Amino acid sequence: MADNPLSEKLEEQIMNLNISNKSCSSGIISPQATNTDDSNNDDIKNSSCSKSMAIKTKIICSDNQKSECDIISSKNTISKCQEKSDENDWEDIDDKRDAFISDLPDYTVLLTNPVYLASNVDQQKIYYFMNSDPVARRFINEKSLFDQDIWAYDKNEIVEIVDYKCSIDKSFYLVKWKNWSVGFNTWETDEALKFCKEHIFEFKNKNHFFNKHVNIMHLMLSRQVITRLFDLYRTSTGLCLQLSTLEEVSITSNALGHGNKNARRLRKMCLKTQLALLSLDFFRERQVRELKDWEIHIKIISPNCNIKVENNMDLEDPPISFVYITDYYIPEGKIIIPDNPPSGCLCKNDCSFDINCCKTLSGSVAYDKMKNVVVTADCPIFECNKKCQCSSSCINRVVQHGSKVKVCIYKSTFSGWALKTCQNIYKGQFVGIYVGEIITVKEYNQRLQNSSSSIDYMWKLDFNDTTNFKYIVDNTHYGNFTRFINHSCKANLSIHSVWINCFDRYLPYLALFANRTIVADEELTTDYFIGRGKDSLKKSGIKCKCKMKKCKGYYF
Ligand SMILES: C[S@@+](CC[C@H](N)C(=O)[O-])C[C@H]1O[C@@H](n2cnc3c(N)ncnc32)[C@H](O)[C@@H]1O
Repeated sequence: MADNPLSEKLEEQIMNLNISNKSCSSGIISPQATNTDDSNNDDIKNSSCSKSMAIKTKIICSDNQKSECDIISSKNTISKCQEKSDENDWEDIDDKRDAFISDLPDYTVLLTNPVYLASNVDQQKIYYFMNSDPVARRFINEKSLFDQDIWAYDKNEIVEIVDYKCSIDKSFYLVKWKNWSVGFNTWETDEALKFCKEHIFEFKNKNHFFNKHVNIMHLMLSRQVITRLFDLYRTSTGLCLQLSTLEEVSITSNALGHGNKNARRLRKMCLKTQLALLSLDFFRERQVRELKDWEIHIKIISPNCNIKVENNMDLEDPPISFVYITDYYIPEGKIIIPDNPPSGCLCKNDCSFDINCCKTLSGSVAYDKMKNVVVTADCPIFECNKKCQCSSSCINRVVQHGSKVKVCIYKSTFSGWALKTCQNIYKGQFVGIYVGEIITVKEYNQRLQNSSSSIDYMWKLDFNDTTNFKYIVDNTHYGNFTRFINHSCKANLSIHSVWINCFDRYLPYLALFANRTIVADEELTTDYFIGRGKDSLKKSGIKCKCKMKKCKGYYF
């Protein structure tokens, strides 16, 4: 690295950068912050034409944790006209670039957040290079190599356009994607959004057009690029990215204009891939941190559970507008959930042998000695309650002790977030209960009407009587890990109705038990519409992606 004058100069700059970075109180920014208007780029353009020798270092750490650092120094720097030179004129640019590089320590540069967030010096150097080198900047802005051969996005994938920028001669729109958190808004070209004119129209109607500048790292990652690279570098345990060093990046960059047309095209492709991988690495690191934070948050909320969080499918963050809760119902409005059982058993010890025990209330004994359920789902289960004389280890206390199974909330291939087990599960073993808000039928209809909750996340408490029920569990906004369980036409979990301290017949807990042996790593599934015939499902028509041999085709 020492032989490379570019590297040496960059090292020098990075050292400056690290020194100034120390005074920055916040090294972490929110994902939104990386999306935000990078108006300091104006400084580059403005100051690039000035002859000032001064070095200005500006560090801003605002409340929302946005941190930025500009090192602006200008001497005889590139003029704007360089950015505007003909797109295919690589040789011309190369000359200008060489001249520019020879003046490296004194040029105008803007360092944006990724440099500070980069986890190692190599990453920092490359981000620095990408941000400072006019050819690299222009190259990234081109965005043609990944975009040209395919597509345009489907308008239904988009929630809205949230920002606009014009760079060189191209327009870029910042897109909020359906099911992707705002941290993964990406900048997309006009062409890529050609079928999404309504969204652009809507945005233009709502907004004045400010010509904003974006963080250059963001431009590397259109959604299509993310998906492609993710597919290429996915392993069973995550992403394994082959990152380039600064030397490799600068060698490719230096050679851009050399050779025949095909060689130049290949090099462009190679540079674009190198830079995109680096960007992906940066965003992946940030996402993994977010997922870990959520996992820790869940651990704090329910310390007795063992829940992992994993997304090896894409860059989506933990679900937003969802609050993780423990194994309780949250009664909505005036609903009161009784917590005072009228009576309890008089059994001694663990209720194994007593015949006048709560466990016999439903006619059959629900659990075996290993505490696995042995009755079918249409049999009500009455567990021993707080008025019972038996010990807490009594065999008729299972659901009330909460879930003990190690599970993982993960991003599935076809059906969004899903739940899998990290251990083998015995037939009949308790897995968890559906928790959430308890709402009335009236509220249920209202929520459906105004789309504030989704029917797929609402469970009617209609035990053995689908016409006469009062309450619904809604886990659209509040819930535990069971909220991520997908439907399967051959589900491995059954839903049992269990009463513990509340004897209201309309308010059982919906407890999930394994209906067969389930091996570690298998997805855990329930049948959302058990008992409904194939024909009635077809009529309502939401396509099932469970991939079971006997899939009914629809699950709703
Ligand atoms: C209770 S949620 C399960 C968690 C959900 N996958 C998520 O990402 O939040 C139900 C939703 O999951 C998806 N889903 C579940 N099972 C499915 C299946 N068999 N086929 C297709 N989509 C399914 C549907 O989008 C449905 O609206």
